[in-house]
Amino acid sequence: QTDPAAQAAAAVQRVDGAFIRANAAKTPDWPTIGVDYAETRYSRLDQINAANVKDLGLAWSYNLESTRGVEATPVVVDGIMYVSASWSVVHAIDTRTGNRIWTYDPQIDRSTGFKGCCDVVNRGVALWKGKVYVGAWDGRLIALDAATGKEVWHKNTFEGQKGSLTITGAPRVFKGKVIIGNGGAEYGVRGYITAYDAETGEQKWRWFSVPGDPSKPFEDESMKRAARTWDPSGKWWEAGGGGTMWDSMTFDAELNTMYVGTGNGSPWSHKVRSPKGGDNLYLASIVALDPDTGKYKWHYQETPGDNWDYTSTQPMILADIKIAGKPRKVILHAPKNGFFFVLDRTNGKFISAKNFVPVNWASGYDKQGKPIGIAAARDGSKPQDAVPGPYGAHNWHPMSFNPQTGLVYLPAQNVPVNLMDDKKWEFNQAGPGKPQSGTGWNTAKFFNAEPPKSKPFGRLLAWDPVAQKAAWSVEHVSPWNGGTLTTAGNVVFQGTADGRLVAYHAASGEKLWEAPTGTGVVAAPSTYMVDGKQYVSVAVGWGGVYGLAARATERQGPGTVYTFVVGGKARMPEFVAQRAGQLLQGVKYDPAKVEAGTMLYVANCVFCHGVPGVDRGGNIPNLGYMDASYIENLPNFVFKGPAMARGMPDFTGKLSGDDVESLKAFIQGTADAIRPKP
Ligand SMILES: O=C(O)c1cc(C(=O)O)c2c(n1)C(=O)C(=O)c1cc(C(=O)O)[nH]c1-2
Ligand SMILES: [Ca+2]
Repeated sequence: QTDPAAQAAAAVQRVDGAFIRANAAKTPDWPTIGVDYAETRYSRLDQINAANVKDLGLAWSYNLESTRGVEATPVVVDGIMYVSASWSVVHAIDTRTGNRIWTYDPQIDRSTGFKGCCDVVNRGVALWKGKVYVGAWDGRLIALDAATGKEVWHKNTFEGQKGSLTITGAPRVFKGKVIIGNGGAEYGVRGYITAYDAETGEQKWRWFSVPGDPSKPFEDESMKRAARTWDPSGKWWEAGGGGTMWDSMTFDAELNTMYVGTGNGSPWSHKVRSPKGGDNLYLASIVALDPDTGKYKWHYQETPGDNWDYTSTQPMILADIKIAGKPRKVILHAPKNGFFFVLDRTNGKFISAKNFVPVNWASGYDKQGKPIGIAAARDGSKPQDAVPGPYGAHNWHPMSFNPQTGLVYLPAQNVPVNLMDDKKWEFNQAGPGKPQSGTGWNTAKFFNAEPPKSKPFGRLLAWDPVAQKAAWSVEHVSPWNGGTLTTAGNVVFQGTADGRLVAYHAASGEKLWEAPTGTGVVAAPSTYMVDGKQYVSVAVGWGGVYGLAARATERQGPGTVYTFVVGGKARMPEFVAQRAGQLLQGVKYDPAKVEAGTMLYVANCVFCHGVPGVDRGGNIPNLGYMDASYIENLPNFVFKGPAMARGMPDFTGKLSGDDVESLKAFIQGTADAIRPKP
């Protein structure tokens, strides 16, 4: 009998750079959120494989006691798991039993939820030499004792900076320094990341991603060069500029280089931010830095003159692959802008880019790696769809790379959004009690000025980065699905918005297994060995920006960690069966109308009612959970219906009777598609 707390301490004590690099060879543990410094999310374990994954069953579930979004990948060393939930709460769990070792709640003031754009989420923790690091919503970088969960030190990473800053991302530890950025580019802030000594918390360096006030000395050469790509008449330094680094960081020890993805412009609108144009460095870029000093090495800008919240903070992967017969050290990246990038990570040179979803802002990239822009996409004089929209063709949901298949497993999507210029936008709007619109687009028109015309979808793409095309893909019922994990057992795991964890064959995409999770999954799973057995764990809790926009109130996304093992026999928590039993059942419909119904639903219904069967909770009913009689009577609700008294619009003259039949088909069809199979 070992004491789990003592075991936790001993396990994490061993985690340093040598440990993380050694682990990457066989991956028995999952010591960093992306499993290795390259963040491949590829496990070399194959005890669970394409042949036996169908026999996975629940080993245990663990209640995270949260109702908001859960985005963290569990990290595990020697069978001890560390995972964060909403409001930056950290849990240490003994994976042998599923029992709690400790929890740490940084006591975030719940009234500050509005400060971030995208839900009070946290993408995970970092481990290093006996400590667990979490970036808290309120800006504290906190070092915890791995054995007890007691605070060892904390630093206020927001000190000296202005604006509505929040931390949602996971810290990374490279060479004994903990590195953390933050969010806020929807609210007029200046992006930066800071490195602290992992042992003491002493600040080591800070790198800004956009220049400050040009009348003051620039922090370094990189800022001086960047300032030349901004038009001072836009006074970007007063509006903030943006470029927040709220998620992805990787490290190549051999090249002694770290890479960080930078965020969108603040405000979003390029012509408001920089009226005479300019690329606006280093927005929407991959930037290479010296991890010892924070000194800029090179950058590649994926979206020059960002205009649509096209962050490049999406998770990147470092891979060694053969292109045209030659081994290359590359970065694989699929940012919000809809193009899949392959870059040379030794020097930042562009290798290739190809759109992985439909896009309407650029027709491609030239040989130098410059986008061939489509001018109409920058015309904001009338409402038009941004494709991809600001939710991104791919958001923070991690992708994975399997060197056996050579494929990247990428959660792709389209969330249609219609935008136009905001004529009233002013950079000096911000002030106490006056939150600034950081978009510069007319947000009143954001959702419903004109119904968006682009098609919504959620899709698992198996992308070949050499051929730059999909090898296979799987359509989901909704956008906003979970991150992926891939293994040497030839399996890809992904959770879905409609509340399942699914396993696919890595080479063919054939579905091999699924389990209901009772709430939408947005995070990525991890896998590890304990006492000779391989486990797969995923932290679930519907949320993030899509969950937030579609449903404005506290939703039922019971935060839970599920752990699966071959032959597992534990019982699912009660709410899983409850949810399945409440799904809409029995409405007769014409399957040929589902497609038309999808478009009508997105244009007219989704931003109040959510995706049927997906995001339950809130004040407005999710139509995928109604009694069948309501949906059968849909025309009576849509045309001068009783809910008009509660604020529902009247669709008379806007929708036809046939349209309502299509809506019924979509609603019941979606509920049927996601009902857990016995
Ligand atoms: O510009 C920013 O600073 C910033 C921060 C964040 C964040 O910290 O979560 C998101 C975004 N932008 C963003 O554009 C976005 O789509 C997004 C989604 C999510 C999420 O957790 O679901 N966060 C963020
Ligand atoms: Ca953003």
